[in-house]
Amino acid sequence: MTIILASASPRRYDLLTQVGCKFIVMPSSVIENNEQAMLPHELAVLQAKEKALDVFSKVQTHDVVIGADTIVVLDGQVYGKPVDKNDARSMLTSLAGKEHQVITGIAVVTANEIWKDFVVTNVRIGDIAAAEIEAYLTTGEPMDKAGAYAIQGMGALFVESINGCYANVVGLPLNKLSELLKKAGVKLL
Ligand SMILES: Cc1cn([C@H]2C[C@H](O)[C@@H](COP(=O)(O)OP(=O)(O)OP(=O)(O)O)O2)c(=O)[nH]c1=O
Repeated sequence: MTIILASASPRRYDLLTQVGCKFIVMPSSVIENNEQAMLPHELAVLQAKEKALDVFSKVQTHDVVIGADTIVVLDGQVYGKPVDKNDARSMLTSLAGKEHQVITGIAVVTANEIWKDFVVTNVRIGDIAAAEIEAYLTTGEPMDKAGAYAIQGMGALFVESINGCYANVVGLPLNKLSELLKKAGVKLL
């Protein structure tokens, strides 16, 4: 049995490595679509499941595949990764001075079953000056991050407070993942 992380995200790789998991990486070829008409948490779970199932179809049946999808939700509106700098600027401008939710859906797929769940973390972003947004955009950091910021990077300068799982914001809720892995018969400790 091999544990496979169905993700191209270096953050997810780092988080899973942090907890001593021995795994390999196989990114999925799923194209995300955050415009689908469903509740934000359902969307995150669906996309996590699609990523995990896509990779599961290419591996051995006794393997265990982990998929995840992180979205930012502000007043019911879903923000994925920005498509360009303008999109990133508009996301950061909207997030400033408000609280939003970061939702990560996760799915653990085995031959017998699909375990799936999601975690919500509340994040409050403080006021951000327009010049700070411009400076942050030039770092390039926002471009591959849901909501156009990275709490684990310079984006931390904007985060006033968080309520909930930190790893969830970075892209992989480790406590919830451990719960699902245990159900799938995988113990990390
Ligand atoms: C909010 C936030 C998101 N992110 C990242 C985590 C995810 O990599 C990314 C959200 O995009 P995802 O679509 O969830 O993942 P991905 O495209 O990077 O990788 P894959 O689909 O192959 O698994 O945003 C941070 O790194 N820090 C943050 O503070």
